Amino acid sequence: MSKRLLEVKGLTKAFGGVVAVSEVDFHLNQGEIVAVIGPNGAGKTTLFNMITGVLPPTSGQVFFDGKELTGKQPYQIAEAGITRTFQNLQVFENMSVIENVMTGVHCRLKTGFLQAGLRLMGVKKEEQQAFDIAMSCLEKVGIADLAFEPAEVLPYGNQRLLEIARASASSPQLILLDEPMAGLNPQESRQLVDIIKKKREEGMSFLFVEHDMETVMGISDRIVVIDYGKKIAEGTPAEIYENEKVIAAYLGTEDEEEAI
Ligand SMILES: Nc1ncnc2c1ncn2[C@@H]1O[C@H](COP(=O)(O)OP(=O)(O)OP(=O)(O)O)[C@@H](O)[C@H]1O
Repeated sequence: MSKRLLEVKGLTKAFGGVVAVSEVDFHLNQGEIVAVIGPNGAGKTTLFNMITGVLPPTSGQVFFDGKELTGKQPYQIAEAGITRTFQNLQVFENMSVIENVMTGVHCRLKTGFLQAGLRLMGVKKEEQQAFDIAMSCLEKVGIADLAFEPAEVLPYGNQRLLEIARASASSPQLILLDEPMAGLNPQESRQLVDIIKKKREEGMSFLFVEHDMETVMGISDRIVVIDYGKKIAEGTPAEIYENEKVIAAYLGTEDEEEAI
């Protein structure tokens, strides 16, 4: 049986009186692709922000690879082996494409700033190593030919691929993707799906938030459904497709309409 990589227990986030995420439990096994879906405002991004240390949870716990990560800083979570992409693109526009990816590599290489001053030789070697790793990440997403372009001139779809390359540059065990298909045309979406599948074959795991149901149903091993901050269902794509609570959450039910 595959290893349980990520475990979220009773995760809750309240913003004043608004409980954005309430007592959410789920897990992800190594090598799995798990989707988190739910209507707008359901709490998906807040859940991601708690897992990646952007927001401290109000209560609950996050375990990764057997260690508790609850309340840790984003850099500690990245060091533990989780990276992410954002709903709104976050590329460093004033850097070249390869420099963007090299920022992702640096979190796995050893030389720190102090050592950098003391061991210039080591730094040079590591810079070369970082460059080589970054280039191979760009090759895997198919944009190595754009390595020396300023990131800001890349079309939107390529900037998304750049984010994926940077997120995979530190060889994380798990990548969180927040709406990876948003703004992509059908051909770019298919390309991204292929990249995700290939990376999974290499042993990478993915947790992703996505509104595009074709992608969700097509690549997820399991789906977690959130509505008004609460988990309302979890299962395979086939199970979720037929789940009445899920259908009601997306379409509304007569009961709900009567209650309003
Ligand atoms: N920093 C914040 N302060 C106050 N309320 C917030 C904050 N962030 C999110 N919320 C609220 O928490 C709820 C969940 O928001 P969240 O962005 O996590 O939902 P989502 O499922 O990611 O939505 P979408 O699909 O539209 O991106 C919403 O009601 C939102 O208004």
